[in-house]
Amino acid sequence: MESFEPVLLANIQRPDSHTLAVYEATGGYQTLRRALRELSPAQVVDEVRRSGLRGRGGAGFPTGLKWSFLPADHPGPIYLCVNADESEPGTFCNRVLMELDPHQVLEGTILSAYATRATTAYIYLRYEYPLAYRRLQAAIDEAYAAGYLGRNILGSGFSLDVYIHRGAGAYICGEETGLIESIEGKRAWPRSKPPFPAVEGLFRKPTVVNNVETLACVKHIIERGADWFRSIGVPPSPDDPRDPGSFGPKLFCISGHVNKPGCYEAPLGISCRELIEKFGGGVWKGRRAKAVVPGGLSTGVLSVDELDVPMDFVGPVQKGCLGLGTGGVIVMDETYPMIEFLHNSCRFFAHESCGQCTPCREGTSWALQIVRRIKAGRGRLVDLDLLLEIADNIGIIPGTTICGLADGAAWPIKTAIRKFREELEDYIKRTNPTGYKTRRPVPALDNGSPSHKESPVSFQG
Ligand SMILES: NC(=O)c1ccc[n+]([C@@H]2O[C@H](COP(=O)([O-])OP(=O)(O)OC[C@H]3O[C@@H](n4cnc5c(N)ncnc54)[C@H](O)[C@@H]3O)[C@@H](O)[C@H]2O)c1
Ligand SMILES: Cc1cc2nc3c(=O)[nH]c(=O)nc-3n(C[C@H](O)[C@H](O)[C@H](O)COP(=O)(O)O)c2cc1C
Ligand code: SF4
Repeated sequence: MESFEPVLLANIQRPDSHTLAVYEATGGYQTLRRALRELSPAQVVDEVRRSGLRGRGGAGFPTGLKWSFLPADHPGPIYLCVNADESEPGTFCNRVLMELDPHQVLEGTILSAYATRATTAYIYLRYEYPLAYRRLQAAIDEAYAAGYLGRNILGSGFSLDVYIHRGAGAYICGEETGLIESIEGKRAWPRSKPPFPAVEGLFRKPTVVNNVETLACVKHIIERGADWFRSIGVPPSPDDPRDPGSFGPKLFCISGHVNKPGCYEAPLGISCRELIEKFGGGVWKGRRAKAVVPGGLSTGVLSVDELDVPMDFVGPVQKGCLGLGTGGVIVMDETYPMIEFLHNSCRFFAHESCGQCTPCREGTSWALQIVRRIKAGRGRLVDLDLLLEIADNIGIIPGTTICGLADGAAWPIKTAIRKFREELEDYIKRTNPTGYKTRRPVPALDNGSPSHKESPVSFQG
């Protein structure tokens, strides 16, 4: 860690880092120039595959492998979708890249399109990022004018058009098949997989969907080589034959109760504690941490005893979390009530469920109703088991839903209850001293919604 030099954020401190002039002055687009001259698309795919790069959008799927699923003999067109929807709570690393170094993102995008034989790329951009929109569009215009985009790029015979598609303001638009539906002009309802987009995606054609940070990494892999990339991070675990390793630099966003919230770059495998102390400046007001979300809200929580976990694709899973996710670290200090965490999380996912699958639609809304009731001082101890039962039965992992939003809703519930049960039980007992022991059903709170008023729940107990 001592000798680590930022790669993805290397240029962001320079004045006007978002402009083509500054990007070119630091060697920008030289990698593209060389690759188009010296490497075939297959060689670019091979280098990315050898690097061990895993998707930075949250799931950590190996990028080169995903590209190799594209049908080799397809007549085209093949599409590249750049996932810049970035709606995971606690995550803003794509934003930093797009606002401060948009040409780095574009160079990675053009190289990836060349590798995958895509001739059109859509950047699906979170609507709430207006500065990123302006900077990216300006960068695209500059790249066209300089011959890095458009027909016959740099005389290579390769052509690519890039369009920005501004998002529709919903979390589900970032799920790759929801994103594809949204670009097609429809409601962002995720599709059942398989087929995965690599086989049948946008306009039913083979499509690669990759996160902004993944594509930025591609630029550096082609520039410095797969071996350089593999020299950063964590090699495969000898105990787990399914672990391909966690290589390369990663952007971590640190927010919540820390002294220096921000987006920082570190090698994969750095401990969560080091991130909070070294980069985040420690927990604010000299307090201790109580709970930390390691990789965006959907990954769940770590307890304060688990902060030495390595932040790679394996570490948070070994602590019961969904995964490394986006690397969005949210710190909650020792005074923060976990009922608030549960309530905020359940409210978010109930609001964002697209409603297609019954277990997700109903499960997220029941969970919210139960947590609201607990928070209002009408909780029962058995409610915690009821919440766990809901959480254990929604999602792709238990096999009951179309997409992973429900898994993301489940993990904060599971980890908060399993790791902070005593605190939550104390809360229930303190706020409902006469009713906490009952096992009898109690009415949901009236949430004021018309449908709730029309069909009151008649639990008489
Ligand atoms: N970046 C954000 O703002 C954000 C927001 C919400 C969730 N997430 C993350 O999203 C993650 C879940 O993503 P997901 O549901 O897309 O995960 P996933 O595992 O289903 O897919 C990951 C990627 O691998 C590809 N893939 C997987 N198996 C494949 C196969 N057999 N053939 C071809 N391609 C295959 C998928 O097409 C996809 O591109 C969560 O872990 C969460 O961390 C990120
Ligand atoms: C509900 C939901 C929302 C998602 N939102 C995003 C997102 O905003 N950005 C993103 O890159 N990936 C998001 N993903 C993951 C994508 O579906 C997909 O895995 C990713 O874009 C693939 O890129 P990568 O391989 O480069 O990580 C989301 C997944 C789910 C289930
Ligand atoms: S799991 Fe939830 S968000 Fe995903 S498709 Fe089903 S209802 Fe929609």
